[in-house]
Amino acid sequence: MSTTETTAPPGRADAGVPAVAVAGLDKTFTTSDGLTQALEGIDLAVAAGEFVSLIGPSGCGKSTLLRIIADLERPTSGEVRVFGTSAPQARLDQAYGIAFQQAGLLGWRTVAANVELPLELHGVGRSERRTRSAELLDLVGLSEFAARFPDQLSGGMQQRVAIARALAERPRLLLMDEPFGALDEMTRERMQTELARISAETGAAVVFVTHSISEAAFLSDRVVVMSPRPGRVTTTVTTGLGPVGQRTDALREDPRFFEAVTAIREALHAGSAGGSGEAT
Ligand SMILES: Nc1ncnc2c1ncn2[C@@H]1O[C@H](COP(=O)(O)OP(=O)(O)OP(=O)(O)O)[C@@H](O)[C@H]1O
Repeated sequence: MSTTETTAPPGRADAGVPAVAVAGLDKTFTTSDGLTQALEGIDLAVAAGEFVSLIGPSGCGKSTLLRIIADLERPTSGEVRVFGTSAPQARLDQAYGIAFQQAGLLGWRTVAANVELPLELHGVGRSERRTRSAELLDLVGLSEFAARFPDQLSGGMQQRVAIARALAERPRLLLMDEPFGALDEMTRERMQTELARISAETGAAVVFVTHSISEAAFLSDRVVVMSPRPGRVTTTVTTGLGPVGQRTDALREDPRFFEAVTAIREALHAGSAGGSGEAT
């Protein structure tokens, strides 16, 4: 059964150091038009191995929060820890892999060479790279396509390559910003099922930005609902749908899934009431 809380709970007590710990985070952008406060007072803890989605109205700061965790933006104030280290240190340690809406593959490199790129950049030898890319392409079901080029693959297959590349260095954390946003609904559902399996197999924690209520419900242990800008955490919905590895297509017909979808939808509407952002 899904439950809602009005504040983000701490990481599971037995899980040790959280994958992500954000405390009192604010972000204000300075532009030629003045100041834009994107995030206000964000507290968020993601346990090791936990799957957490961020959902909220357009412009509420979901991507900004993800980019701050990834050290691609600096917070204005507040603290971010990734497995107990600072965000810049976690970036140096390659503690996380990233996947965005656009797969961002290099068109002149084969699928295998794209997956191997992070390993190559970090000096991993050729035979180890080959072994690892073969393992990863097997994991994402693309072994037969290792020698193809990205433009010979469908959008869903390209995203699978991007996920394989993000996993190349065995990160314990995956940061994903609408990775399936550009895919058709059928492909998107297939990719969600694949990602549930992959995240269970790798044991990586995932922070996942999405606009889709059903996607958030299907994949997540917890869904963090944000208010219109400046983004604050208004509610956290615990989906209560069991281990992510057991989320198969049958779950989409399960009353517990509909309950989680309803809980997220209600939290989004409650959080957006009176706000200025568009409803998601
Ligand atoms: N580099 C930047 N400079 C100035 N303002 C920015 C910058 N990046 C984001 N913003 C502003 O911060 C706010 C939050 O943007 P962000 O992209 O994080 O929202 P989002 O919730 O991910 O939106 P969407 O759901 O539409 O992708 C927006 O008002 C945006 O215009």
